[in-house]
Amino acid sequence: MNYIIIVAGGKGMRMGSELPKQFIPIGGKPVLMHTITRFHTYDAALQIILVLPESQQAYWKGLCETHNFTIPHTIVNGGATRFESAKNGLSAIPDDEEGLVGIHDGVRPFVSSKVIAACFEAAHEEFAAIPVLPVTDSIRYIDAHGGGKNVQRADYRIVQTPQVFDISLLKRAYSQPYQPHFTDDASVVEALGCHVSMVEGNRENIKLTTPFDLKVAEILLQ
Ligand SMILES: Nc1ccn([C@@H]2O[C@H](COP(=O)(O)OP(=O)(O)OP(=O)(O)O)[C@@H](O)[C@H]2O)c(=O)n1
Ligand SMILES: C[C@](O)(CO)[C@H](O)COP(=O)(O)O
Repeated sequence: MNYIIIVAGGKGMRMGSELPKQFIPIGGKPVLMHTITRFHTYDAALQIILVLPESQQAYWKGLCETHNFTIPHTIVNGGATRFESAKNGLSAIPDDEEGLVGIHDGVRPFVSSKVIAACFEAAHEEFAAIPVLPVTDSIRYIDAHGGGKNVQRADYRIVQTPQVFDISLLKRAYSQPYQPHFTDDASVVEALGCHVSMVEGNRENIKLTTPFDLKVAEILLQ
């Protein structure tokens, strides 16, 4: 069986909104409903696990009733870090389960079906796959003294989600102790020494991080 874990356990400090950013309405509907719908539209058989802080779960259930949102999903408690939230989501999958599991940021509501499909297909072949984009601006390395130096942007990629893995591989990866450089799931899997394959992401698949991103989101929905 295949799963998608949607992590929405963060604090949204950079958004600075009283309403947690995953609940902010865009196009009249909470961000999280757009995100979940993308995966259900891709494959209605995909098992959806939603990671939310315990304190927000009653509010979310109320929103689902208000919006008549009926896509089936299992709710799991969030953790103090994204690593912990992802690990909690994984614990909802039986240890002997075979198949693939994706981890997706709840606040990336514009991932395309094409990218979801490409990630699952590549992970089926290579055990681990993530969507990436080329860098379009110039990039500078900043040294310890604040000095800057141009680096070759062709050497870098911007990383998105969903990041999709063989279930037993990801469970093994998440049994490692947390390290501060674990900024995504690929970094956790690479710490095992495993290769992570890359597929092309979609440019609209932005992470709603600051109030500016909400303005972009409304435009993308037009
Ligand atoms: N303890 C955490 C931290 C983050 N996330 C999730 O990871 C995704 C990417 O994180 P980000 O956008 O940085 O969210 P926040 O950590 O909430 O934002 P900030 O750093 O501004 O507080 C989000 O869907 C967020 O809810 C999570 O599930 N649990
Ligand atoms: C997982 C991620 O969205 C990939 O780009 C990103 O690493 C999340 O980082 P954040 O520190 O939670 O913003």
